[in-house]
Amino acid sequence: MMPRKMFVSFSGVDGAGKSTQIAALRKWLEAQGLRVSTITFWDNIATLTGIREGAGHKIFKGEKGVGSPEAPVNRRDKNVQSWPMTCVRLGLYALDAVSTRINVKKALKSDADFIIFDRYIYDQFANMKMRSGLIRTYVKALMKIVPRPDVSYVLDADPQAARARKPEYPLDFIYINRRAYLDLADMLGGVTVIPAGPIEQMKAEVLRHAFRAHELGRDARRSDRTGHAAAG
Ligand SMILES: Cc1cn([C@H]2C[C@H](O)[C@@H](COP(=O)(O)OP(=O)(O)O)O2)c(=O)[nH]c1=O
Repeated sequence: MMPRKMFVSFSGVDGAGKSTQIAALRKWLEAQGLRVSTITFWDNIATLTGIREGAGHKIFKGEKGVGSPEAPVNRRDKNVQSWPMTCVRLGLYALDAVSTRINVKKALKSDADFIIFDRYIYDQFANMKMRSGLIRTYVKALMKIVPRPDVSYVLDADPQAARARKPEYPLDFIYINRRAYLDLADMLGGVTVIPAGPIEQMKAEVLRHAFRAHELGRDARRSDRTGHAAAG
């Protein structure tokens, strides 16, 4: 059977376990003989990242880098949720949506069989107040141009545990951020929320969904072919 090209995305609050799950999925796929490519959203798809990081640092006096339990940092970027900042985001995320579309198409033309996105446009949207009607309308509009991954994973996490692993943002922001991911998943549908749990349990869930999506894709191809045969 020819492997079908698939792409999945991993989203969730910092410290939810994205890197851990991506590494595990990658290892498993490679053991099946698949060529896997990982694309980091912030480094490869988000637009104007240099300016965006600089603004978080200069305007909001935030610290840079990833915190560790021994050396927490106090970042001020996505946790700034003022209305002026939201307006800037509305513009930037529209550019990110276009960039996502272009980069997904490019990735699907590469020689990889399976593409894993480390974060996706969902992680940008989750920085906004998903309860606002205006924001919801905006997000739905942008999703019309953003390709939907075969599986869009949202790794759920207990905010306290996640913050203990990666102390970069205040705990209240992580609560709001987690809620926004779940609201987004509800609103968009077709998002796979992996409940917080032990790493091994989450790995099993991640694999199960990837496998299921692969099977569904194969069935779709099969009926596609049957359709063509009937027409020809
Ligand atoms: C999810 C999780 C992570 N970790 C560790 C692994 C990493 O060193 C660190 C952060 O996890 P990581 O996978 O890097 O999270 P993310 O990519 O979503 O920010 O915490 C645990 O010890 N237990 C867990 O349940």
